[in-house]
Amino acid sequence: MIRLLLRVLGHDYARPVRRTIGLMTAASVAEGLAYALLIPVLRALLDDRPADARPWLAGLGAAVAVYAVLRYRSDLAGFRVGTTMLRGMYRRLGDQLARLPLGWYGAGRVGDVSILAGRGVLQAMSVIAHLLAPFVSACVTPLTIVVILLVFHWQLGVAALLAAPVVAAIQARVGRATAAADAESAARDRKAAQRVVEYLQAQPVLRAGGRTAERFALLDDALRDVQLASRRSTVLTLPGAVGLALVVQTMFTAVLALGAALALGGTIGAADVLIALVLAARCADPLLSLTELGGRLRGARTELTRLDTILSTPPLPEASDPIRPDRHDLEFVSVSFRHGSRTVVDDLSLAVPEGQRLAIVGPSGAGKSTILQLLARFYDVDAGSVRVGGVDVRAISTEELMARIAIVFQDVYLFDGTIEENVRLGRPDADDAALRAAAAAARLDEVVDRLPDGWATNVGEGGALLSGGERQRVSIARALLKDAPIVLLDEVTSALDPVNEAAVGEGIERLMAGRTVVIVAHRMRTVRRADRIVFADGGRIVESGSHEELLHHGGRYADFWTLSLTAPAA
Ligand SMILES: Nc1ncnc2c1ncn2[C@@H]1O[C@H](COP(=O)(O)OP(=O)(O)OP(=O)(O)O)[C@@H](O)[C@H]1O
Repeated sequence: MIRLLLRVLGHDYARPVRRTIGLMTAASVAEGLAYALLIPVLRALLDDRPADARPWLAGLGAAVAVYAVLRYRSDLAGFRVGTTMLRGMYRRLGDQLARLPLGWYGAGRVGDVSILAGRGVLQAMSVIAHLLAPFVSACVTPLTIVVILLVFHWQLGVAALLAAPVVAAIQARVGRATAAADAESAARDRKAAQRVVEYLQAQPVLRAGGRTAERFALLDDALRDVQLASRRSTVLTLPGAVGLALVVQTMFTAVLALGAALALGGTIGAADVLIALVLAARCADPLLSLTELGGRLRGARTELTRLDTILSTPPLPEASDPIRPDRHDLEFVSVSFRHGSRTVVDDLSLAVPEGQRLAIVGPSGAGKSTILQLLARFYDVDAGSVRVGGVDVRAISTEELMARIAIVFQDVYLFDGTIEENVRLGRPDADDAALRAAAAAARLDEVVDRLPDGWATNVGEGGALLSGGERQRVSIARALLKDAPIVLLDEVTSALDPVNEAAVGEGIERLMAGRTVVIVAHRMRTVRRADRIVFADGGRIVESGSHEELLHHGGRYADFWTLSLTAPAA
C-alpha cells in the first residue's frame, strides 16, 4: 500500500512519508509501553507495596508524556504530509493530464477523471492523513503490550500472541474475499456519479424530448446498483468482522483461563491475572477496529490504483533530437490507424501543398475528423507516416507542432473567464491591436460591442452565456490571433442563424487565407472553394480532384453535391 502510495506520489515524498510512519509507530509503541507499565504499578499496589510502585509510576507518567508528544507530532505530521501530498498529487495529475495524448480524452474519460480528481484523490490521500495512524496504532499497540506481557509472564504473553497470526490471516482473507466486490462497488459508484452529471447536463434535451422520467429511471437504476454492490461488499466483510470478534474473545478467554489456572497453581498472583485481563481488554478495541479500517484502506487503495493507471499511461514519445520543419506542406504516406481492433484510416495517402486548401467530405464515420486528429498528432499512426514540411510529426516536438497548427473544432470549448481571456489563449502575449484585429476579422467585435461588459464579459462555464455562433466566432478569433501557418478546421454542421452563419463563414475565409488548410467541410460553398477535394469513406479516399473534375467524374462526390443542393446550408 505504501509502495503504491509512493509510486503515485513520486519518490520525493518517500522521506516525509517514512518519517510520519516512523512517528506513528513510535507513538503506538509508547502507548503500548504506558499500558504495560501498569503491570508493575498495579502489582506493587495490589501486593501492598506502594513504595515499590513509585519508580514504575514515574516511568508510567514519562511513557504517557512521551506518548502524548509523539501522538501530537505524528497526527500533525500525518495531516501536514496529507495536505502537502494533496497539492502534489493534483500537480502530478495535472502535469500528466497535460502530457497525455489528446486522443486519450475519449468518451467517458472526462467524467471519470473529474470524479477521480475530486473524490478519488481525497480518498487516496486520506490514507496518510486519517487512516494510517489508527491502523498503525491498532497493530502496533497490542503487539507492544503482548511483547511486554511476554517479559513479565511468558505463558500469558504466548496465549495473547497466538491471536496475532489469526488476526493477520483474517484480515488478508477479508481483503481477498471483498476485493472483487469492492472493485465492483467502486465501479458502480463511478457509473452513478457519471449518470448524475449526465442527467444534470442533459436537462434541456431531456425536457425538450419529454424523456426526463426515462433518463431518471436510468439514474435510479445506477443508484440502486450502487446500493446493491455496497450491500454485497458489506455482507462479504461480515464473516471477517465476526471472525475477528471471535478471535479477540477467544484470546481474552484464553488469557483468563490460563491466568486462573496459573494463579490456582500458585505460579502467579491474583493481581497479575487482573492486570493481564486489563491489558487483554486494552488490546481488544483496536483489534476490533481493524475490520472497518481495513475496508476504508481497501477503498483508498482502489482509488490509488486508478490514479496509478493514469499516471503510468505513457504520453506519446517525444523525439530526442526534434526537427523543425521549414515548410508547411502536409502529407499522409500510406497511413493506417485503428481504434481498438477497428481500422478507421486504411492505407491512406494524400498531400496538401503549402498554402493550399484541402476539403474532406464523406459520410458520417468515414474517418474525416480522425484525419485532422492524426495531423495534429492526437494519436500516433499504426502504420505509415504523417508529415509536416516533409518531417514526420513524431520527429517534431509537440510544442513546435502545436505552435504551427491552429485548430477550430465543431464543438467550441470556452473557459469560464472573460471573452478577452478566451481569445488570448490563441497567443497570450499578443498586443491589444492584434487582439482587436483578430476580433474584427472573426466579426467578434460586433458581439463584444453588444455585450454589457464588452471584452470583460464573462462567458460562463463552457461558454454557456454565448450562442453557438458567438462561440464559433470566439474560436475563430482565437485561431486568427494564433496566426499559425497550418489551419485544421472541422466545420460546424449545425445550422446557425443567418447573421452568425455569414459572420462565421467570413471569419473562416479570413482564417484560411494564405495558409495550408485541411477542412472537414459541410457547407458546399466551402467545399467548392477548396483547391482539392477528397471524398473519404471507410477510412480510404475514394475520389479526389477539383470540384469540377469530381462533378464531371459523376461518382460519389457528384451524388453528394446533388443531394446537398436541396439542403439549406449549401
Ligand atoms: N475514440 C474513439 N474510440 C473508438 N472509435 C472511435 C473513436 N473516435 C472515433 N471512432 C470511430 O472512428 C470512425 C471514424 O470517426 P470520425 O470521427 O473520424 O468520422 P467522421 O467521418 O469525422 O464522422 P462525422 O462526420 O460523423 O464526424 C467512426 O466509426 C467512429 O465511431
